[in-house]
Amino acid sequence: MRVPYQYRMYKRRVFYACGFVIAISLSLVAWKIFSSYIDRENIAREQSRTFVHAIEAHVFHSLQLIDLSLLGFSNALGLLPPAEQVSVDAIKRLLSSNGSLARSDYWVLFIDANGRGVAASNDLSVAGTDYSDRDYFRVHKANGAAKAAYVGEPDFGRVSRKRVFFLSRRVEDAAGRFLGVIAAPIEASRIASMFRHARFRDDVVIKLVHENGKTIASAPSFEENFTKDARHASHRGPEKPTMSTIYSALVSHGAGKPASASRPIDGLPLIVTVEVFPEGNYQALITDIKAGGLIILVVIALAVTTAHFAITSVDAVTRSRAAILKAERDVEIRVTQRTANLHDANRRLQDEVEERKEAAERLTLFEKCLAQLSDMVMITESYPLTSGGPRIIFVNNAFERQTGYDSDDVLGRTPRILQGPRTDRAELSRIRDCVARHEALKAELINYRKDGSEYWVEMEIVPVRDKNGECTQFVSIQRDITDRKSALDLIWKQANIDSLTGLPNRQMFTAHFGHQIKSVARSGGRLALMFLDLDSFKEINDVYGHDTGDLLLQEAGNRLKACIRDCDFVGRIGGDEFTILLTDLASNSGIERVAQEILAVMSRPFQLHQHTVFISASIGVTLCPDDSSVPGDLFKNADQAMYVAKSRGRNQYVYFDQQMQEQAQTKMRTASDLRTALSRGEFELYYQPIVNLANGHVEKAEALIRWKHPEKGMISPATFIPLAEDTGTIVSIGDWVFGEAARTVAAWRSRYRPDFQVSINVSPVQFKNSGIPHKKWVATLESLGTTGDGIVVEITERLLLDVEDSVRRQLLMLREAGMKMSLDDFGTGYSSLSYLKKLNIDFIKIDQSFVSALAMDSEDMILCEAMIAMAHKLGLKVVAEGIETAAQCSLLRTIGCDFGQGYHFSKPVRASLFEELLQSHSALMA
Ligand SMILES: Nc1nc2c(ncn2[C@@H]2O[C@@H]3COP(=O)(O)O[C@H]4[C@@H](O)[C@H](n5cnc6c(=O)[nH]c(N)nc65)O[C@@H]4COP(=O)(O)O[C@H]3[C@H]2O)c(=O)[nH]1
Repeated sequence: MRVPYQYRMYKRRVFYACGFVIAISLSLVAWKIFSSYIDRENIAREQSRTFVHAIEAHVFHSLQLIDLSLLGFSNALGLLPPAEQVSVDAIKRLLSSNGSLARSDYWVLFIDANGRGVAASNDLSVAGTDYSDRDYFRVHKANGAAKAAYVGEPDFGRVSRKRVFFLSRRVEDAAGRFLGVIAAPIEASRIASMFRHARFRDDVVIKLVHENGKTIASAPSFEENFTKDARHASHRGPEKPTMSTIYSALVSHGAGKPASASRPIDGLPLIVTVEVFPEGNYQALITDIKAGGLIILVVIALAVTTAHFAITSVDAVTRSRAAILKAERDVEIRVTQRTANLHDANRRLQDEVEERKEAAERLTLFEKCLAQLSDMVMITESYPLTSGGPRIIFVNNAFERQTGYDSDDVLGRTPRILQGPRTDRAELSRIRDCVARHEALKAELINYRKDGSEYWVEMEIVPVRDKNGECTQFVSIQRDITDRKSALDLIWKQANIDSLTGLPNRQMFTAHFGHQIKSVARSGGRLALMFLDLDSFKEINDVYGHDTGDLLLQEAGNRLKACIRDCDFVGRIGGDEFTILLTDLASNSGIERVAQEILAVMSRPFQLHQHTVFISASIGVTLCPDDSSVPGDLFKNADQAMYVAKSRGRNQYVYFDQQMQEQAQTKMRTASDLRTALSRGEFELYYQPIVNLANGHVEKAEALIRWKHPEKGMISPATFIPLAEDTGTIVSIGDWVFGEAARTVAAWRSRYRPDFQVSINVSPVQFKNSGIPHKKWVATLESLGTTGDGIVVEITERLLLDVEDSVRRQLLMLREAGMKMSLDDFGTGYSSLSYLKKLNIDFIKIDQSFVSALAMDSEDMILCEAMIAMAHKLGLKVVAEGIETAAQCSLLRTIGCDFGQGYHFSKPVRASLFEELLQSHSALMA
């Protein structure tokens, strides 16, 4: 509310008047306090003036009496006859004569012209005492003209030792000559005592001061003040009281300044001072100030009350007026607002009509859109949340198309009709919770069509709220994501599942294995990892084809799954290798039971297409944490154990042990040494004679490599050739062997037999990758000036099993270069006779396992005979290996074996030794 100008002016005037009254009151009170203080000061000053007069008169009178006495003595002494004037006795008598002393409260002494004491009026012995330094003596001696009395400075008496001051007179003879000084030592204490008694109040100070300033007598504090300089106080004139003296009096809490008065004593160098402290002036001042303060407070209170009353009464009037004005204005505003509201309401009404029209149009449009939408739309009520959930009140065309339900089928029913056995219960429960809280949500679920088929749906459920925020319906927009799910499923499967067997692949198995190891580390359990390799799988694959091989793997996988519990895990990690993870193990017996069962099921016949196939499995087992807790190490352990199982004859399981690891490490070190062995010249070719059994001539030799390890000594090729194959060093070794053998055969051909042949072992690995360096070998032969037929290439049946076009091509190229082919270890594998023909094999070498137990009519004899007959039929020559006895040799010769090789003839020997053999030309036939 705005305050009117007049009212503001009025208020200001009231404030001024109030301030004026208070200021006047303050001035009056201050003036009154000041004048009272001055009055009291004046009274005190007057008192001091009156009093000093009285005291001065009293002191003067007392001294005047003594002076009269002194004057008498002075005159008397001057009149003494000259002889007596120097007589001590005469003077003593004069001074002590009763008539001469009017009073007895002082005594006199005579000092001669030289300042020496002559005699005293009492018993004191002053004769000879030196007074020449006393001021009064010097004054009288010097001032012959002035014969007045003189008062000397106060001091302690030379003889009496009392506080005294001297009233004295000059003594002259009749001729005016200075005879000495008559002095009366007056005890100052007597004067002080008189002052003490004369004081009418305790705060009155009376002093008798010598003109040189020294205090003679004072009351109070006589003894302290005696001879002290009193000039400052005694000569200070009375001060006129001012405000500052009042202030001083206040701040000094009453000490104040006294009213002082002083008077010189007529004719004597003495001053009397009286100081009177204004009686109770300080207390009176305080009382005045308190009274004044009270008066001022009362005045202020009255002024403020009056002003307040004056203002509030006017305020009330002003407020009433303002309220009336405001009320008038409010009425005016309300009228204006009402009018505006009416206008607004009218406009809103029009807007609403418009909006409703638009909304109706929009609704029609929405309905059309919803119906046409490719996404399924389902609208339900918002309740009840129990007994099957809210009822469906709307579904669109897409919903009908996708689910196969007509709207009549679903309206009034609950969305539960869409759920089925594979619908995720946890997800449903989450949906129910969100719906209960009236929250929007997204979910993915498997739903079921009317015909029972399932489909994946991605849905978004949104609550619809009325204008009060209450949830009235739920709109569910759903999209069929079956294809997307299937694609994701496929990707997941491709990444994690072996497509052939449906078992977890290496990646998934490894991940699961890692989790299990961690879980065991936490819970303290135990795991067993099994590595399983199907024995002879490669052969079956090659013999029966890949389709059959695949079928075998699938069936093997199924059999493995059947052997393990739900908590165990089986995977295929590649080729014919399977891994089995056994968890929750109480003891090793569980592992053994599973391993034995696996071996048993694997050795049962497999019916693959029209073939019945028999295989076995080799299993390596390692334990976690017993052997290790590092996944990589455990895989390696199981792998090593599996190889041991294989080397021990297959179809068995072997636990990993530390020794295997050491062997593996030794193997690794050997493999590493192998890489440098060639460059260090650690290899040497030994030669074993191959003898023509018909004539006993050494017509051929087999080159057999030897490795002279600098630390381990001679290492057998049976040990390091597989290693060289694994590491690939066999390629360069094989190359070196060829070069050495070619040089040797070239030399021996030229020296001993032009048809001499040297067989070299060629590993299947040499045929892999870039293959045999055919051109290089041919070039070597050419450089040696020899033909290819001096070299017989020994291949194993293993190579034939692996036979691929590239291998066949390489073999043909070697043949084209003139080299001969020999099939080693014949009879031990799956050699197919058709290959012998196709690859133009020249020799077969009957494996020594047939020869070692050779006896007349034995099975081996029959087999050997059959092999020889078959080879001869195919136009091939036969070499029998491992002939150790003459009997074996004889039997083989009997059945038509062409060539023989074995310790019976000679062990493999150095080239130099072999040469000696050739030189001797001796027949080696027994
Ligand atoms: N018990 C017995 N053994 C006899 C008798 N006569 C010969 N032997 C041995 O039988 C093996 C014959 O060679 P292999 O079957 O080709 O078997 C060879 C061959 O497969 C491989 N090998 C040797 N040298 C080479 C080579 O230069 N390259 C390749 N790739 N492999 C080689 O190493 C294998 C073993 O060679 P070695 O230890 O030299 O063993 C030789 C030889 O010393 C006998 O009467 N009784």
